[in-house]
Amino acid sequence: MFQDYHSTGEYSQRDTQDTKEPYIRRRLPKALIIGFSKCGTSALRSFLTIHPDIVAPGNEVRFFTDHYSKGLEWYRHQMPKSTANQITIEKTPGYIKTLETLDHIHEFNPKIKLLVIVRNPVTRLQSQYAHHMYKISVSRSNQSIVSFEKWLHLVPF
Ligand SMILES: Nc1ncnc2c1ncn2[C@@H]1O[C@H](COP(=O)(O)OS(=O)(=O)O)[C@@H](OP(=O)(O)O)[C@H]1O
Repeated sequence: MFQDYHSTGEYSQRDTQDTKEPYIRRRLPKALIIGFSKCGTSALRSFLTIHPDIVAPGNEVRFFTDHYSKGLEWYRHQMPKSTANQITIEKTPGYIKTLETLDHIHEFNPKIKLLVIVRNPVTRLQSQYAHHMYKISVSRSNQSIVSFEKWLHLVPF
């Protein structure tokens, strides 16, 4: 599906070989932070983008999960502008959740670098619970605040 795009677009010779002149444009990611959620993925993105040669969008693009049908040109337009020497990365922790999504990523670029960060599963879950309850408390949802123990039985994993 992506072969034509790659041969004419993102990974063109100009992109990879012409490093003398800065050529500023939006580029597809060469590395993805794919998970796990609540394990410090935002911090990892922030730490990596301190490096001047790494750029990333500030939001979760969710291309391989929610916007796959929009195509690679849409995905590229979500990326910040970069020079040929910079590496674009993207962080969407939900990418690690299903095999279908991982297949999409593999089809996009089988050599892409995947970054996975893990955490003690109990504290990770407590973080997810706190985030979920916070969202309920600030929204007009008719869901109510429940205890951690009750939430464990309600939440879909
Ligand atoms: N450096 C470092 N080390 C350990 N833990 C850290 C670090 N930076 C952020 N955090 C904690 O990671 C939690 C947020 O994770 P994510 O950014 O992956 O959340 S999200 O999935 O993008 O919503 C969130 O956890 P909780 O505070 O327990 O909710 C952050 O505090």
